[in-house]
Amino acid sequence: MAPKHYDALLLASFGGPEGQDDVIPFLRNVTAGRGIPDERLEEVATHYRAHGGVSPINDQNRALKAALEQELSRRGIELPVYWGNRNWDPYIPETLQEMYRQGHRRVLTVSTSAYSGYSSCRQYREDLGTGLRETGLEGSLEVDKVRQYFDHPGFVHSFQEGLSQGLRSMTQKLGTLEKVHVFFATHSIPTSDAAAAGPRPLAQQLRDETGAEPGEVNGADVYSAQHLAVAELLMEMTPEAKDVDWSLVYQSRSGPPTVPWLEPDINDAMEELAEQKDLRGVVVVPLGFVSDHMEVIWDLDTEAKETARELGLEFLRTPTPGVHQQFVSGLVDMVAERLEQLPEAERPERAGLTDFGPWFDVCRPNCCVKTMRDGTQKPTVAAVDSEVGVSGL
Ligand SMILES: CC1=C(CCC(=O)O)c2cc3nc(cc4[nH]c(cc5[nH]c(cc1n2)c(C)c5CCC(=O)O)c(CCC(=O)O)c4C)C(CCC(=O)O)=C3C
Ligand SMILES: [Fe+2]
Repeated sequence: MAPKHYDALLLASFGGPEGQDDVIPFLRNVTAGRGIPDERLEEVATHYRAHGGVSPINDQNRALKAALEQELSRRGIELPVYWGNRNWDPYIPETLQEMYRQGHRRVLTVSTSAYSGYSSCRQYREDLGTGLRETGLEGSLEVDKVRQYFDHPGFVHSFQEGLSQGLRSMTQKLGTLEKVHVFFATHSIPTSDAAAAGPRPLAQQLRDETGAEPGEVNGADVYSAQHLAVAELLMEMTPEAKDVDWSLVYQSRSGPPTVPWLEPDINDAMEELAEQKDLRGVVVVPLGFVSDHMEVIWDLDTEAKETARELGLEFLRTPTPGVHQQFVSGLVDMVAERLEQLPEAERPERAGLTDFGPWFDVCRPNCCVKTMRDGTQKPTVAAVDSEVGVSGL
């Protein structure tokens, strides 16, 4: 997309509860109309309850917002940063209203989600589109979004550093990496979401290349293929990882058991490998996540770690990007490449390290689409066919 003059930045995230009383209302917000069984909600509530009802994600976003402000100011870019969430206070619609009240008319969004897919990308675009419509700001506030950044150098670099250090610590513990396996972990999603991820022609091209049947996933879909491409790149970039085995695994499955989600689950994969091979240790890279929120500290640091302990394996989880300097600076690069107000020399090259990248600034029709149960589609921003969020100015 051609650079534009933006006057504010919106950090868009998931949101999380801030106390015990928020837990159930938060979970209802997340799962509204999605057929998640009550037992699953009660189970997930215990993860939050065990942490005082507080998700770490909010403090992590406050820190990320501050880090973005600092990096923007270091580069002399005058762009105020606001924060809005999909599922908890501060909510996206209220933040949009606040931005408008303070005189902003052209907003660029950065989300805390790196890959393609309904939950990772389109749902953010829908919540921004719905937010504009609900608040009556449609046509008065322009909202665009920074591209998905799974293969941007800043994101990749922070994982690379963690993998390198993780493998070195594992070598110190075991004396060798011979019986060590690297798991790249990401959020599982319904296989139907995976099949719909990314632009239609690219999804089709991937199916053709892999010889997959329609609906076949696990590498034949854009969501898992993006993860596989980044994982492969990380293994190549990391000298310590030479000759170490690795695989992509999924976590945090939700929904009714009758609905298929991406597999294998990290715990099942660990059990299977421990049986097959004389495995001694696992290094887990939380490749699908941007910060150490509940899905990381519970599903990996609590549950997967316990599985490893039961199997007698050394367990090490490498860091998420968080506020790593190179990650933050990479996000600001992706903002700067969109800013018309910067002299051309200060607009970075559009970087992307895999064959998938650099990803699109503006999504193609039906990218990551999910049709609602009543057959309708929600309004979106940042797509070729978006009706809202586009210039009415
Ligand atoms: C792909 C993906 C990401 C990564 C991309 C991104 O970061 O956006 C992600 C992140 C997150 N998911 C989170 C929390 C939850 N996700 C849930 C449910 C679901 N996630 C899904 C997918 C994803 N989720 C899906 C397909 C569902 C089923 C319901 C639905 O179709 O919407 C539920 C409901 C209960 C349950 O079933 O687990 C909760 C509580 C938190 C906050 C953690 C904290 O509070 O620290 C974060 C960052
Ligand atoms: Fe989730």
